[in-house]
Amino acid sequence: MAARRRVVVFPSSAELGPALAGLVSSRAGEAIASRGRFTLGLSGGSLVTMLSKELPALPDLDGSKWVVGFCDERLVPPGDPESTYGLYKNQLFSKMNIPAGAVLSIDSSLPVTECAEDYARKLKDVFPDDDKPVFDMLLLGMGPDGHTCSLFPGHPLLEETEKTVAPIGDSPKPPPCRVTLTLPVVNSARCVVFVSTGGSKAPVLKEVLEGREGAALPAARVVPTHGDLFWLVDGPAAADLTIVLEKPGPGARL
Ligand SMILES: O=C(O)[C@H](O)[C@@H](O)[C@H](O)[C@H](O)COP(=O)(O)O
Repeated sequence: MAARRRVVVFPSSAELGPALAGLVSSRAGEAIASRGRFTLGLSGGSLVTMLSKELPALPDLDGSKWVVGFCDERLVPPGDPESTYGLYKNQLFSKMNIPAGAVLSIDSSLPVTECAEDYARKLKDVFPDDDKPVFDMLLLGMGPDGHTCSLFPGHPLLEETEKTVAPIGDSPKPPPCRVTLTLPVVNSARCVVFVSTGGSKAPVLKEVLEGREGAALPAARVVPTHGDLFWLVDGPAAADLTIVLEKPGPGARL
């Protein structure tokens, strides 16, 4: 079990977004105060729009000591609408003062195996003293099948223990070629935050948070060894849950 798992329910994305931004900002402040920088891993999906709206709206947010990587990436050119890097570049990085060299982009011009090795090397440069990368915070989404990063149900990559970054050439969700952080890296993070919204996520959210351990879906296997685990969800996604839930009032800080 993680050091702490908090399942926090907001009425809708409108309330969840500012709370997420506040959590990112407070963890960034703590990390910079303790270690001089904030290492953040981003995911695609609805997080792109949410973060791009909420983070630049924070007063005095300073990205100058941030180092930003990606939890996974699709092997498409940066200008392709499917490129997670490209979306964040246009929608978020352009509005923040993160140094260009501090964004660890994935070289999608390489074949998928070399691309994963290249990204693993970039991570090693950022985390030279760690056995595996220890991100201050990873922001994750979850697909309706229970996948997270590019770790899909039943895929052999779920059993990867050596690599920090893995190539995948047979993703069941297009595009087929991707690179992804592996579970040991995800579970080494100091803080992991899932964001999941909408009624279509209700059945899988129940399975992940309340299901039997033996049949663990990828998202259920995210259990940080020492870090905190947050599930930030909206009312429709949480509709089927029976576990104890936090329901913060307006403006509450996490
Ligand atoms: O790489 C991908 O295909 C997507 O990024 C995907 O993994 C997404 O993050 C989840 O499906 C959650 O999506 P939502 O944030 O829209 O719920």
